[in-house]
Amino acid sequence: MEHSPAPILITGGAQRIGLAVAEALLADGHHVLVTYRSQRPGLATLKAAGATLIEADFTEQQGIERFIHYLKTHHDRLRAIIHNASDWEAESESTPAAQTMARMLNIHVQVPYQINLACADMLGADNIKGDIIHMTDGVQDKGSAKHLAYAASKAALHNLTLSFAQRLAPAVKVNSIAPALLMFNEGDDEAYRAKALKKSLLETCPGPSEAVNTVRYLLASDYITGRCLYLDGGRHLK
Ligand SMILES: NC(=O)C1=CN([C@@H]2O[C@H](COP(=O)(O)OP(=O)(O)OC[C@H]3O[C@@H](n4cnc5c(N)ncnc54)[C@H](OP(=O)(O)O)[C@@H]3O)[C@@H](O)[C@H]2O)C=CC1
Ligand SMILES: Nc1nc2c(c(=O)[nH]1)N=C([C@H](O)[C@@H](O)CO)CN2
Repeated sequence: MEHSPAPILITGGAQRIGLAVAEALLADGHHVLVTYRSQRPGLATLKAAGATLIEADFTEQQGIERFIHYLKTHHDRLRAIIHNASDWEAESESTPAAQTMARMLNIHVQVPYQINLACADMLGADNIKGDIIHMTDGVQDKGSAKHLAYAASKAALHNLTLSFAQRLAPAVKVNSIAPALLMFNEGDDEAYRAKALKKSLLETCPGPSEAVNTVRYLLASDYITGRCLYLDGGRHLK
């Protein structure tokens, strides 16, 4: 029986990099399932382009379980899962350290871990290798003096890449994409932007297209798994 192509799931796709990746995959002809937490202007664009929008707040365990139940009862196959949802939280005097670490581990480790375990059997159908892509961060290797829990959770997420690559082969490829600065945030002032640009050899902030290109490359590959692709302008050599 002919199936319609299996959809690609991307978490946290209502804005910025996730939105750009979802738009590109829709333009490539994929059916895309996009989770979102807050109402963002990009959602209207995605809906108009034919995306399936799924409201999902992963902050609490019940939100993760509710999403997994929805996914498993409304879909039977997936072409890929892109774990993009993330919170870039810095340590602060006003937030207990335990809360910061719990929140970082939840969104960057619990969510991908639980969704991958629950939905791995949905990937790799129709003799097409499935893909899991974890959006990590270059700080996974070197840490961060201002985002300690965030960096540790991204390192754990990359470790999940290594484990799931072994567990799910050969039907599913599992890889990390580790950006450094791809997009500024609205509140970043000129001084911050100038300082951040100087942190890489190429001294640029390329925008989400670098992540779009890399997702397309991984989806097209038949031989990359358990690897991390760094998008950092040569920051590691500065
Ligand atoms: N932007 C950059 O330069 C870099 C990005 N990265 C990584 O690339 C990925 C994309 O980055 P970017 O586009 O800036 O990401 P964002 O900071 O825009 O976050 C993406 C989305 O994640 C959602 N999200 C956060 N917490 C939760 C939650 N508890 N439940 C559900 N959704 C949640 C947010 O929802 P809401 O809209 O409700 O806030 C947001 O829309 C991330 O994994 C990031 O760590 C790594 C290095 C550099
Ligand atoms: N979820 C997010 N993670 C990260 C963001 C972001 O905006 N949201 N931004 C960065 C910075 O660009 C950093 O790489 C600059 O050095 C990191 N992670």
